[in-house]
Amino acid sequence: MSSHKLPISSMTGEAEVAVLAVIRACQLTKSVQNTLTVDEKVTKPDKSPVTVGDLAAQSLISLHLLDSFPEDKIVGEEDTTELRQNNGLRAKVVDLVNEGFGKGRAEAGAWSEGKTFSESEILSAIDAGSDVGGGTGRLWTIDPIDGTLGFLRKEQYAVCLALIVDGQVELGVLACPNLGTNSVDDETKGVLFLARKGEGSWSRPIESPEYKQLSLPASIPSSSIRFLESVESGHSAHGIQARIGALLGVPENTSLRMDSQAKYGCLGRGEGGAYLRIPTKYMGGKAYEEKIWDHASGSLLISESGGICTDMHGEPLDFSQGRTLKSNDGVVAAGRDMHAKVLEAVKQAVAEAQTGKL
Ligand SMILES: Nc1ncnc2c1ncn2[C@@H]1O[C@H](COP(=O)(O)OS(=O)(=O)O)[C@@H](OP(=O)(O)O)[C@H]1O
Ligand SMILES: [Mg+2]
Ligand SMILES: [Mg+2]
Ligand SMILES: [Mg+2]
Repeated sequence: MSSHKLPISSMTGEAEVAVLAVIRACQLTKSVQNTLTVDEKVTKPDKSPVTVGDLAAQSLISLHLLDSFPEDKIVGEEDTTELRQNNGLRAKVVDLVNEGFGKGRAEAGAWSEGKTFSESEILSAIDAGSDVGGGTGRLWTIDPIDGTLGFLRKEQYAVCLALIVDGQVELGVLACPNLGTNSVDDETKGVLFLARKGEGSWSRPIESPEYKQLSLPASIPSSSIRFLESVESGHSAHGIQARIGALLGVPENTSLRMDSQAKYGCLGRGEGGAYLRIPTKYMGGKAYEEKIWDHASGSLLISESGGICTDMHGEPLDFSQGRTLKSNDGVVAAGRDMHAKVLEAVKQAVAEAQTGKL
């Protein structure tokens, strides 16, 4: 495959495959989102939803990786437990994956265009993502639909793929079919973000390979901050985050709430000023370990845009611990100077919550 359109100088082969796979998965998931009803979801054992879109997109992306990098490990969010016992769901997934290979024509040398895969190849590709992860060797992590709840609401979601080598995120791709191409309010939708460790970060329209370098201001005035936070109140502690805003002098009720790693994309291109993910356990909720596929691409995007992305205590996110970020607690991301100020406010707001002052 030719790599002349990519803005990076190393790992171009990996980036080319990753971008093509993610673009095809965006086209697949978009066509599913246009027709899917809220009832067409399956509830996983952890009570979270999964759809034909998540399963087909994971298979499609994995098939690209298995062909190009057969030695690499894959950590994907989804598995085939439900698919193997649900004939209707399985048939839909097989059709969607094969249709997906007719897509992505705008990309140079689209691999396997028009090829069809058998049911067993499609299922095995999903299960290839069951690796336990860890800190040695090359590992791809896939979130085929990040923000499935947003996807079902016809709102924001992201298709995410990252390459982790010896525990360090080296390459991150993150595409948001429903996000404004240049800004949240842009009427033209569909943006792909790409980050390469040590080289920088870029965005481009999903539909055309025109890359634009990103940069995140070191700091912005408090009056202009709009926190990037989850839509779901069960995913981050909105009450504590509001207090952090008050401590920093951020105007009330201005948060940009959106599902998925689209939040990191917005921050990386200079919108919002800070991403907050304070665990709900600080407000009496259940403990939760963040998953590596929910943060790998986004955290690299922030650091390569000139910002800082750590956990809520200022510790680096540690992607070498397996399928989860088990040694971390929450996430805080912001511009280079802003980050320390946000961490201070986090400390104070969490202390207040823990002593019942909130
Ligand atoms: N309890 C809890 N706490 C924190 N995070 C959780 C929790 N449960 C789920 N998840 C993960 O959140 C992912 C999407 O979350 P976001 O916060 O980005 O979006 S939103 O909450 O849907 O608005 C979501 O990703 P997807 O499953 O890919 O949608 C989950 O991995
Ligand atoms: Mg996710
Ligand atoms: Mg997901
Ligand atoms: Mg999920």
